[in-house]
Amino acid sequence: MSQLRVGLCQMLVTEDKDVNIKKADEMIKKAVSSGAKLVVLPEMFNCPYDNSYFPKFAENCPEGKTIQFMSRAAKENNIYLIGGSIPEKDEKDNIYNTSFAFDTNGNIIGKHRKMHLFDIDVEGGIRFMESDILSKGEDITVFDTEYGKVGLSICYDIRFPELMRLMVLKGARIIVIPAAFNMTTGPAHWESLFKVRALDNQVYMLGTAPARNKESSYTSYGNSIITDPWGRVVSKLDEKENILIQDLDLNMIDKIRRELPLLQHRRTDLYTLDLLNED
Ligand SMILES: O=C(O)CCC(=O)C(=O)O
Repeated sequence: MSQLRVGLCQMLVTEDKDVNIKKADEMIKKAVSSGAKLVVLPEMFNCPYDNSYFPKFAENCPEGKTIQFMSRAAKENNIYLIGGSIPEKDEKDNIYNTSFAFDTNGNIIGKHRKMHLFDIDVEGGIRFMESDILSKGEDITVFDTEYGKVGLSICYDIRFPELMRLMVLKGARIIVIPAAFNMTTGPAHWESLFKVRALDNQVYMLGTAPARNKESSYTSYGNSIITDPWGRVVSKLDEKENILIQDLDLNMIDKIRRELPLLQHRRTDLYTLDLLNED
């Protein structure tokens, strides 16, 4: 299939999980009524992006309320759903920042635990220490859809070009990044990162952020974005709650890779990028 309509739901996240799930449900339905076949929610869409909330909001897989909701929403709406991310708890009570992906039958087809934790301290700007509460994911996530392979990572993961390239070497043609940049690094780096990762790897990059909520402890930059395999910004929102609907021309990926064969021109006789610990 050469065309894919996507819907990125830039939703306002509140302190109430049920309200957040209801909002996600409404926005998914709106995206579907606009024809979206792949719908993406933002990072931590069921929970404020704040360490103090993660333990209380965390869910076990697959029985967690938000996970069950996402599975149902994918099936009822007959869509691929990339469920942003939520705090996920394992059997030992480790908490992860996890993105679940569902097929049109509501089955989990991808599960990415954020691999690079957001531990930064910028003078005069943002300080955040995810590792105070969260554990790191260990796996690269690429899954099949009827539109081709999709790679999935979360927010700070986009800053690691090796991870993006490894997903592409595993076949990803679209990379989805649920994210929540902030008012320090958002204006500085958000758009550039999406452009350069798209043009380096000749993929579509989809970034979905929460809407900006000035009342929350962490202020999301918003600006959900789609960049194309030529490195152009195809479409972008501002900071307000909204849905970004966009048709992706999947033939463009092959055309650009044919015309400018970057991936083929890698000097793998001189250097390689190895995936350690592959199953
Ligand atoms: O990389 C950044 O600047 C923002 C990352 C972030 O907010 C996150 O990983 O949640």
